[in-house]
Amino acid sequence: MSKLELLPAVDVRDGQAVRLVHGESGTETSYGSPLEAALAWQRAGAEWLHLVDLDAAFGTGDNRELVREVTRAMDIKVELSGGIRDDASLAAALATGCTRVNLGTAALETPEWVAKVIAEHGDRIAVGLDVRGTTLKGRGWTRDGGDLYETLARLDTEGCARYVVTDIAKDGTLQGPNLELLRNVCAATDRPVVASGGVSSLDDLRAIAELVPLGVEGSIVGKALYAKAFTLEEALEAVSP
Ligand SMILES: O=C(O)c1ccccc1NCC(=O)[C@H](O)[C@H](O)COP(=O)(O)O
Repeated sequence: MSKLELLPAVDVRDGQAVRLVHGESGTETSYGSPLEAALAWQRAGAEWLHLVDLDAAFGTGDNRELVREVTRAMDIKVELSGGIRDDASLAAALATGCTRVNLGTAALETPEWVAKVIAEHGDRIAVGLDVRGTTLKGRGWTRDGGDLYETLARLDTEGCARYVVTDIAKDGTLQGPNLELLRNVCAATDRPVVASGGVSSLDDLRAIAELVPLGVEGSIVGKALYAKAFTLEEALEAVSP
């Protein structure tokens, strides 16, 4: 069986690595230097880093220089997320040398542009499907953006390479992933799915790893690592086949 990829998360707000609850601005817990956090995950054996510019996502500025510094310091693959919505922000993100970017709001608000950049950049573009129930959320997860399955069908037709699926109700809560949502999305698309939000234990990761045959390729892990529910080394061991 293929192994589940793990993507430890570094979410950046105002220059600090933070975790939010339900992705809500104002719920930050700070964990210090984003570069130190990213280097720690790399030293622990991560093959991927999930790096989010929360200020860019919320429209409260950006951490573009810092994100570039962190990405350039990594020897591992980097997925960049947060506020990538137009040619300038996409060019800046891709120029960091990241492996791929994650588009969220743009996929809801400017679908023609997203179809164009998918055609241009192929699997360097993933789309984040961030949902409450089956309603997609954009603009830092604050604004309704349509139906999950209608949007998924459209993006499939446009050739989207992969989806990062977050149940916002679970994100940053340590309440476990929404396995039913992941199963439903996998049933609706033949593209790989990266799970995000809610991982709390090694058993959660093992449960997500059971969905690899259905199309789940990876899992983002944030809060659980910062809260020391387990180490990244333990997590990597738990999901190795
Ligand atoms: O990714 C975004 O663009 C984003 C926008 C607004 C709020 C949060 C956002 N991302 C959060 C993440 O990607 C988390 O790092 C990830 O879901 C980890 O969740 P958890 O394991 O529950 O801490």
